[in-house]
Amino acid sequence: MQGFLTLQEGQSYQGEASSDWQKPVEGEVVFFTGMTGYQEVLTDPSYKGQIVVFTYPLIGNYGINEDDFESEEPQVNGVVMLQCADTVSHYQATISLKDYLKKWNVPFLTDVDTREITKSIRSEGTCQGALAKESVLPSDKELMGQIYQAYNPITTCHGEGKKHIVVIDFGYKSSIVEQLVEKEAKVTVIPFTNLSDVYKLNPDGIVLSNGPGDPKDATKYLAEIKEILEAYPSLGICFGHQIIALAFGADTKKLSFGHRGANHPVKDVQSGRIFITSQNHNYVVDEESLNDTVLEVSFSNVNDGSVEGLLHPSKPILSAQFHPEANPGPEDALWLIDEFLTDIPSKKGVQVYA
Ligand SMILES: NC(=O)CC[C@H](N)C(=O)O
Repeated sequence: MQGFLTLQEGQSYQGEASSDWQKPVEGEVVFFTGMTGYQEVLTDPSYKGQIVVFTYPLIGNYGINEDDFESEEPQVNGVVMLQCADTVSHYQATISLKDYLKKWNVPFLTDVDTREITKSIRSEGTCQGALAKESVLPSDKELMGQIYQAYNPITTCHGEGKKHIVVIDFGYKSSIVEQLVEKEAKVTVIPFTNLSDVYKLNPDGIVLSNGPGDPKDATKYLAEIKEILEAYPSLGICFGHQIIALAFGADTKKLSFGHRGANHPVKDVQSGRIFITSQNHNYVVDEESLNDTVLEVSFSNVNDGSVEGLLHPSKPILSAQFHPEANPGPEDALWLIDEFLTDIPSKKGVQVYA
């Protein structure tokens, strides 16, 4: 069956549709450059509502396993690939990628030159797209408020470690919680809509999670978040990093096209050390806007100079635009989670930092 991906400016790409699509499916079209990691990408809630184009030409060859899910179900609206393997070659695979996507009714298009689509996004910028059995233009409606669909409204508890960390959930990746538990933390994940629970739990530290969409979707929570940040040692990851910037009065802006892949070089501004990171974001902190805040840039992106991390000069608040928990991608930045946990003093935050 033929199917099409059509971008907002009218560029249309014909391929093989996963089924007889009755209704067009829309989403923001983004590209991911990693050679592996499709399972983590498809289930990462930060991709909520997006159509993901994989630039690597062969996707799916190691299938889907039970260990690498970032959430319980696929979060993307659609998938575009050049070739999707029918044969699964991995001892842990329980289902093929095609069967997994079909099971969850996620439309996918194959036999498309995904690098051509990527070139178009890189020159015209990220845009909406439609997957349909004919070439149909997407509506120009940008998705908004995806965090409200991505977060878990129920509080959950994980691990039994000594340090108690509250993860504020904007659509968290499981691997953030897994890393914290592995590093001997006890983790309570709370919805970002229940911030007052932080004081009831009175943890040793806070992690602000990743999440989909525009960080300004959380504007009405910023004042309360700033109070929490000033009271507890905190680490912000991706969306959480952007939220820390906004809470302290800085601004965020949308990149022309995002960073999504497993090989993004980041520089530690103080030491000059470079490490390779896993990334997935459309938005960045506007560096100039930091001038009027207390926050300092701790990491910068080697490719485009964008802000990759922030530090508070006197409080234990740090953040990363990249993903220190990796999944998918290199684990070069895992030390940031260690640093966060090590720096947490033994006394509870409120008393120490108020
Ligand atoms: N991975 C994330 O947390 C993404 C943050 C935000 N949604 C962005 O696209 O920039």
